[in-house]
Amino acid sequence: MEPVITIKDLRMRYEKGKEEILKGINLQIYPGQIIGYIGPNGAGKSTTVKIMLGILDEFEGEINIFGRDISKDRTYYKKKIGYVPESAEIYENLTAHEYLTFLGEVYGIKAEKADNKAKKLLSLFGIKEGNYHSRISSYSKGMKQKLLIVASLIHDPDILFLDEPLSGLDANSVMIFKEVLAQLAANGKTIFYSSHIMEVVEKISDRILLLNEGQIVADGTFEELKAMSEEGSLEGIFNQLTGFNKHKDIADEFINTLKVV
Ligand SMILES: Nc1ncnc2c1ncn2[C@@H]1O[C@H](COP(=O)(O)OP(=O)(O)OP(=O)(O)O)[C@@H](O)[C@H]1O
Repeated sequence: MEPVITIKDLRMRYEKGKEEILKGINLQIYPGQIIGYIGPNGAGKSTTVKIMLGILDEFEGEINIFGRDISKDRTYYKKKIGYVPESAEIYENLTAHEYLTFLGEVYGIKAEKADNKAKKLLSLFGIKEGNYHSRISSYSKGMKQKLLIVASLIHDPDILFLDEPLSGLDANSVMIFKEVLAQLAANGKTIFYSSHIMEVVEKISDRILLLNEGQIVADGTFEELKAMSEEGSLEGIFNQLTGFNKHKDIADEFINTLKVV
């Protein structure tokens, strides 16, 4: 099977002369994989994703998506990818109906078709037609998250980049969305799933990538990662591979500092 994404020696620094944020990443990602992309705050996960999305272009190395170099052809692949950002600037004055039909049209879907699809997808997520026609500014956090998820999928992308996608979703919606992801992957879609919620990453991922200080320090299934470490949970593996064993000492110091007034 041909990889859907190939990354060769990816390096990135935000400012000249400053330290590299990404220090030589090499990866091949295949269709139908759910990739759990994890790592400590500041490891470089969002930077990698933004480079693949074409938002950042000052990188070194080579990235091929659908077999073509994204530096040479910057637009062709964007119709085939979807993105749920960790926090988004949505056009809050628009209604969901206006926003999603506009977005659908940007992707070349006819307004009526985008409208029907958006309305149906949101209703499956528990957002009623009345709310579909209200301004996004009136939405709760979870409703906005559902809107972002639907917006990322409206054009039926082949690759989906998700950053903490479950944020704010209620338990029922989480179950629906996890099942949707499993079915998308079974249909050959590729899902890049960034999250700090280790229990979820452990359960849904076919392959886990752990990024630490700009380098991939583990790459395998949860079972493979477990076999290389002494730990039984992904949280334990994460701590071991990032060399972290001080949570108790730090919490003690935190509490002691709080007591000083
Ligand atoms: N626009 C920017 N300008 C300068 N430095 C940046 C910029 N964006 C990110 N960085 C730096 O790059 C490093 C990696 O950041 P990045 O957002 O990719 O990490 P992350 O792994 O996604 O973290 P988190 O888990 O907190 O979301 C951090 O040190 C951050 O300060």
